[in-house]
Amino acid sequence: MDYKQKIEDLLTLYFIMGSQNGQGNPEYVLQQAIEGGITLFQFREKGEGALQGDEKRRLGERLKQICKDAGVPFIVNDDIELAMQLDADGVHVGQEDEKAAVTRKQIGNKILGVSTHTLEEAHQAIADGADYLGLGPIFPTESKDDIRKVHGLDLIQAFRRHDIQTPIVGIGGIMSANASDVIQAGGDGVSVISAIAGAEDAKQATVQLKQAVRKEQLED
Ligand SMILES: C=C1C=NC(C(F)(F)F)=NC1=N
Ligand SMILES: [Mg+2]
Repeated sequence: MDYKQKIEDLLTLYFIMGSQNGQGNPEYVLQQAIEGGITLFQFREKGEGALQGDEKRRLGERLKQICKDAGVPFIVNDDIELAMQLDADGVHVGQEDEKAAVTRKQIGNKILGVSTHTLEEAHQAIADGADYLGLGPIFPTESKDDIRKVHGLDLIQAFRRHDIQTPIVGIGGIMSANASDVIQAGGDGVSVISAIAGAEDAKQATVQLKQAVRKEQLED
């Protein structure tokens, strides 16, 4: 899939969800998030009670179709084989996953996102061909079970001060009230799980998040 939009534009409001996030039906929540204006979606089926095998693939197929119908690129977390089966638009990998350089070879020119927590991880990811870096957790988060030191906004600033130009998206505890801080610190966008998947009204939550990010981007 060729992109009319640049990666940093796609990162503006990056929704991440799996069957274990939020109480709603994942397909309905994704549809609401798309109507609310998300710019990128990641299927992250992980943790307690996550779907496996055929069930996971079937949910992935349904969510990908919803994204395709709306022209929102579809990213798969960790599971490269599933990403290739679904012909996803890209993958996101962490430091504990396969080496990003190996993943880059497997996926060709699909989007490659890498989670990074230090400058050397960032430089390695860029050398390995990452299209964007996921930085976090920015704020205390309820979605990630392993409590990693909260890196905060200073890490985004440090990356930019060390002249890292690669698109950066913040993750971890981001909501409407603090989303602009991420952009102000030098992030290209924000990624959220609970702020949308756990909201009473996912569409309204998305609209508010989008407004918060766009307002700050215009001020930069
Ligand atoms: C652990 C993760 C960290 N960052 C990101 C993203 F926001 F996409 F960069 N996704 C993940 N699954
Ligand atoms: Mg991972």
